[in-house]
Amino acid sequence: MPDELASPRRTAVHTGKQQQNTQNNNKLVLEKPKTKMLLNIKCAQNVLKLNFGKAAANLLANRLKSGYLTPLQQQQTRGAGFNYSRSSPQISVLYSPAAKTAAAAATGGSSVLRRLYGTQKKETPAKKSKMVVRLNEQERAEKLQPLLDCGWTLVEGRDAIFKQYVLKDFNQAFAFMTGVALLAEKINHHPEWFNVYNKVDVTLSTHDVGGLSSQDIRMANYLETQANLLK
Ligand SMILES: C[C@H](O)[C@H](O)[C@H]1CNC2=NC(N)=NC(=O)C2=N1
Repeated sequence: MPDELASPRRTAVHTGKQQQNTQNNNKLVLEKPKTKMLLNIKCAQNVLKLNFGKAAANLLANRLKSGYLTPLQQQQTRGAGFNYSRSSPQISVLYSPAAKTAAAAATGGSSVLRRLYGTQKKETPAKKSKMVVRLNEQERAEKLQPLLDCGWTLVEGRDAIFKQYVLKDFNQAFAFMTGVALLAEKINHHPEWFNVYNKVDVTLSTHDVGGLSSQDIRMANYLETQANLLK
């Protein structure tokens, strides 16, 4: 949580707790008096999403991030209390009913922004999450063997693989883990790992299927890539 949001006044407003707002015909009616709060882009998008819908929020936040708004939109968003300078990655949002109305006008509903920027949002069909199953013999020969050839080992008594990465120092080890953590969250597949100073012990297995799956192969290959980048 950025420091500037730490103070109780802003924290309450920042978290946008439902008790401050009452749903009224799907409109968000703010009960709190005007309160100024600083949001980073991500928070601003969440706030905007809550008020103006995801597409408009993303488009407006992206435009604010890129610093490009049409003069009309600059005027509208300023009216909404959006003050954005490209130097600092924060938008100050005047959080009030008037601001909400003006900001809604600024987003004009995402169709206006889409028309302006020609980005017709195509509804992408929801990606079916691929069923994760254990690797078969052929996959083990084709995909697991290369990993075993570069230092991964099979874990005794488990259908899992292990490798110890030795990095330059703790910072590099932590950077390594941070990069992997981002992928883990993205693909919803998490390593079992242990870090002491510059060493990172990694064990991979897919708990949901009780053994190795394509997710582990993907994660292992990513770990190899990340480690090689840091060499
Ligand atoms: C509920 C959640 O999606 C599942 O628990 C995910 C999370 N991350 C995971 N990580 C790993 N390594 N194996 C899993 O089966 C797994 N499942």
